[in-house]
Amino acid sequence: MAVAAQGHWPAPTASAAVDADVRIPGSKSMTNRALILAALADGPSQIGRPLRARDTILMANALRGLGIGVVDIGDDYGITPAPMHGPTRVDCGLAGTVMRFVPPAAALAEGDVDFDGDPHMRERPIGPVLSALRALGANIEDEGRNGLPFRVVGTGGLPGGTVEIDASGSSQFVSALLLAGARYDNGLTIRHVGKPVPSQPHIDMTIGMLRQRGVDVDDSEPATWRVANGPIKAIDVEIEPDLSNAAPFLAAAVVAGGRVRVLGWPDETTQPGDALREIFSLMGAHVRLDSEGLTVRGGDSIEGVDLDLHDVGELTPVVAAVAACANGPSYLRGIAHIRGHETDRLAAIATELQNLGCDARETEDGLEIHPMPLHSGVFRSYADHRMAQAGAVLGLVVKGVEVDDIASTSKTLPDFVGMWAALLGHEVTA
Ligand SMILES: O=C(O)C1=C[C@@H](OP(=O)(O)O)[C@@H](O)[C@H](O)C1
Ligand SMILES: C=C(OP(=O)(O)O)C(=O)O
Repeated sequence: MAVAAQGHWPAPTASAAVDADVRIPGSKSMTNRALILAALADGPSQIGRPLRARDTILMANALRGLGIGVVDIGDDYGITPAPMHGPTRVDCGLAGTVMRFVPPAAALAEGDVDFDGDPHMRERPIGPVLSALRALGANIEDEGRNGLPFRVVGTGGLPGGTVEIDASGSSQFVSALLLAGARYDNGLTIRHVGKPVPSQPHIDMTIGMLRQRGVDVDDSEPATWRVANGPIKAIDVEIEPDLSNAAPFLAAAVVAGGRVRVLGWPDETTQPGDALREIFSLMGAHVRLDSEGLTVRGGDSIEGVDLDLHDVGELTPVVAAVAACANGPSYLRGIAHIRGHETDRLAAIATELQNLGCDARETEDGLEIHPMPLHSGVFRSYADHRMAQAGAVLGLVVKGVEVDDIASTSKTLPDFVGMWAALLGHEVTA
């Protein structure tokens, strides 16, 4: 095996078609919503099969810092709500869900709550949430930055009311406010003004989880959401497997051939990862969902695709990696907003695919990928878990791919390397 540069991960190639059953840990998006909602609920509750990864640990720590009881019950979380208070510091890391979901809850606390995160987190958008919170009566100090670092100066409650927001940059702006809105004195009405909001399934996930807890949410009017003031019922929940994190494993069957089955795939879900069934079918794979899980078998060829990924932007890096292995060009559209993800994903994907020899270009709202014979090289992850996953997928079929920072996968999958080795029937090598 070639020796990788210091700290780089030599992505294993698939020496044969893959044949594996994979169990994927819990959904990041559902775990972090469940944690916030349990913290704001009217009694103690338990979260079963939560994701335990950097993003969710940061969320649990943020809530603990605010005075909420968050304890381990075996692998589950036990949450005991309490009146929230500062002073405390919230480390957002690189977790959009922590930076966006915690401030609207922290506005209900008494005292100062300081927010900061990884260096790149200061570049990720949060301004519309801070402006909305101010309009709803919160006091936020940020020296005019409208971004990290900032301080929420809580007084123990928030009047709430009606607010206008441009959520075209991230659906999380809407989810964040909705998650806490029932606890505001006058409830909350959000009107979105601007280009369409991305990631609709994630908004549906927020609304579904609120309704599950007895919250009255009205989303009958386009681009408007109303949450009535009232209690958030404490309920015990089980978190679904993270279907977006299933993407690289299923992609392995598409690019290397063979079959991968992700166990416990839900029949019905609000997770955007469910779109992988359609996406990989369009790319020529055979996809079957049954009571055991979702099985993807590689097809005779990998087809180029023309896809609008506006609703499922977080799938882009892995879909782009598969597209780079296709027998024709692909056009990925509707994803200008992913420039504000863990890194500027459009720039990062185009650059890293080019470095391996692919003709990949950024467009105004997406990517154009013209497959070419690929060669060895370093695939940089830019601290982005899904970029690292994309590099691993390419490494299956391109010899000598090194991912510079495979540890970035720990944002949502702490044992990615071990799971990848198991997928290939290998010993763990990093
Ligand atoms: O609410 C959530 O849990 C998420 C919403 C989406 O954000 P954007 O709307 O910013 O893409 C998604 O990409 C992110 O991974 C998770
Ligand atoms: C965009 C993502 O994450 P975040 O929750 O940090 O926004 C992602 O996981 O693809």
